[in-house]
Amino acid sequence: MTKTLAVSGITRSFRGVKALVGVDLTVTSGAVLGLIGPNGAGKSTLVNIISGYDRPDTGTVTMDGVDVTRTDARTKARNGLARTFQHGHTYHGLSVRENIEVAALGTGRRRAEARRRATELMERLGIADRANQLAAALPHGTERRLGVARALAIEPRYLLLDEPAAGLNEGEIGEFGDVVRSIAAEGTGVLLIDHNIRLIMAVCDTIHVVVQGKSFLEGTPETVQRSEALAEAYLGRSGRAHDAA
Ligand SMILES: Nc1ncnc2c1ncn2[C@@H]1O[C@H](COP(=O)(O)OP(=O)(O)OP(=O)(O)O)[C@@H](O)[C@H]1O
Repeated sequence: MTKTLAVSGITRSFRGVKALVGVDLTVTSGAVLGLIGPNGAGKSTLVNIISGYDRPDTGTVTMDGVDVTRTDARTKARNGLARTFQHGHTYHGLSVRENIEVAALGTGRRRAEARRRATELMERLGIADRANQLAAALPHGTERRLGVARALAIEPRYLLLDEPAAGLNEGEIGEFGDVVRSIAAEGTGVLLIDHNIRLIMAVCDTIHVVVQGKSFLEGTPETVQRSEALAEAYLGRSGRAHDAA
């Protein structure tokens, strides 16, 4: 049976503001699902709910068939669900290497093993030259890649990436896209949120579009790019999806 992280009928309001009004999507092991939508569409709220940092008003989240809707973030992480954040969540007083080691140690690895894993992940994310720098001193794009390395340190079965490519230049985005593909190739299910439509089109197997808190459209990159309904709803005019980047 294919392993999945599935979200069904999720709603969430904040003091009258309806952030999510009905989202259904499925992240499949070994595949990359892109999640796109205009600012304020509810993407980060959904990631918070899936990862256990928030609870939905209604709806369910299941991980490999187990209901984890109300499971806390720490337990979900221990069970193989990792996420990155748009802001912070690195230890500013620790070096790049230490930040990754701490994440690996948190899942019960021994020190030498955590150190090996950190070395490997710094190489993989292209941040090895920053190993001894304090996280506080990192440029934005490097801090995002450190966030991805920390998430990978727990060897997740599912990985939620919330705008991981912000602050990267075009060349770095290409390399980062290769990293995302390689993560999926190892069997991890990836949910990728990013405003860089070129990255989304290049790495996603399927793209899910949310508009005003609602699942709006899902399809292959080609289908989504050609969708006139998307152009209307997403851009508010006739046009192609990649204009939105
Ligand atoms: N903790 C909160 N309290 C109140 N309103 C919130 C909270 N979190 C999100 N919202 C509101 O919910 C809606 C969805 O926000 P969310 O950040 O999930 O959108 P998004 O698609 O991630 O946007 P962006 O692309 O700009 O990151 C917005 O109207 C936002 O103001």
